[in-house]
Amino acid sequence: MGEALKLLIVEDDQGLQSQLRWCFEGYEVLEAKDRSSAMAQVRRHLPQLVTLDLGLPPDPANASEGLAVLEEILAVSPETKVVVVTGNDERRHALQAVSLGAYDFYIKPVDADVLRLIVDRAARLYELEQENRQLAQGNDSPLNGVITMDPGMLKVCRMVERVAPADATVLLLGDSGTGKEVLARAVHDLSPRAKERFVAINCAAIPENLLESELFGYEKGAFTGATRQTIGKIEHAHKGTLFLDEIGDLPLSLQAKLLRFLQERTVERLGGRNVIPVDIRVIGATNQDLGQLIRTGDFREDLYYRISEISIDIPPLRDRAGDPSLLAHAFLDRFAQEQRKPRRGFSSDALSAIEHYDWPGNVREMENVIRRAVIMADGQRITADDLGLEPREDPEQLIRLREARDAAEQETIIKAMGRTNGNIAQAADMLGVTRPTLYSLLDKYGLR
Ligand SMILES: Nc1ncnc2c1ncn2[C@@H]1O[C@H](COP(=O)(O)OP(=O)(O)OP(=O)(O)O)[C@@H](O)[C@H]1O
Repeated sequence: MGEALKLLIVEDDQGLQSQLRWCFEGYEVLEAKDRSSAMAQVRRHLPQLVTLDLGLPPDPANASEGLAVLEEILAVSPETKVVVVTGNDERRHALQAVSLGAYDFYIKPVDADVLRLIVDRAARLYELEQENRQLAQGNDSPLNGVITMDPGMLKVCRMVERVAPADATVLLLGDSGTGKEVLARAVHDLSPRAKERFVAINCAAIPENLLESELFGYEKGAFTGATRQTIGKIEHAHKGTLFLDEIGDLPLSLQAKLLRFLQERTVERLGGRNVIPVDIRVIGATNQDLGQLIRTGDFREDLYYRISEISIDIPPLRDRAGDPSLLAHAFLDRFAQEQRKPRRGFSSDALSAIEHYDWPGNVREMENVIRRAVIMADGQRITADDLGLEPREDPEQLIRLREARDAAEQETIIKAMGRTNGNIAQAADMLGVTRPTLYSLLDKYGLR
């Protein structure tokens, strides 16, 4: 169970107020007796649920004040479920309230059990809607596994979506750790091959002589140690997708073999005589400058054209606007949860350092830095020092923001004081703060 939902009871009849209070065990009950106290409670607590007596002072015989409160509540907190309570002869007001957005109505005299039932149902609906909102936010991510808000990176995501359904070869170009494998998987997942295998092989990590048998497989006895028939990655990916990471590191001899495969779409296992047709989509990735490798004769131009029917440039993390802190927060949450550590935030020098650091290792480096900090740091907030980054203040930006905030705060307080003719209690209610807070704000701005 999460936290108790907040229920605000707006009722001017003191007796009824305390009677209702007792029948809502399990909720955090708040009370108000008129429009201004109701709105103060709404602003301060944003209750998920409200029961609202439509007959409020100054005109309890009429529903106008109650309906005005309803509209004001829904303007401040549109998700709040409001149940209006009204007298027996005021059905039409109840209907009017529902048409204004109230969740339901209830006609007096009050039967606590029935009212509780209605409120419980409203609570269930609120929670369901909340869950849906969260799900919808989750689905907002541009591509599965990709966190970004940078326009350049979003373009990359759109491009992945567009090329995925086709069978064209895709070449992903980007520095190490920029998410090439994540994007290759996204291409596969969005393609008609999604239900088949995604087979990845890192061409730089395997010595040349092994790489050939890894890719093409071998028959029993093909070489010393080949004790049984083994199929290669290409065949293994049949009907699915083969991801050739670090394709720029593929030795020239294998480049020729790969090119032949791409032209003929068949493989022969090492030491074998059979020609085996294989249906795969190929995605390549590299952080090397293939143009340069072609010029120096280290990469075949004809292979380059085969594998780059579509080529996608992935920007480095330092060029993605806003992404460093967005990713940092996402990783902080993820690792805190994994390590069962309390959720902490970043200090402002940490965020500034994150924004200014160059991130040569890109997203992978960010992941490592945050993971380590979550394990090692023990303060309230994670600092630049915990991250092992140079602390940075961005004084100009901080001051501008603070100045803007102060100016807006001061103006709002002056307005509230003016409107209430200097009545501290009313002004505090209007602003949704406590009286002591308002006093200290008045002191801060010399308004007392
Ligand atoms: N935009 C992103 N949002 C969230 N996580 C990401 C993002 N980009 C990369 N990652 C994560 O960063 C790590 C590195 O990504 P990935 O392995 O795809 O990079 P790469 O470019 O293939 O690296 P390399 O060139 O070193 O093979 C992975 O753990 C991946 O999940």
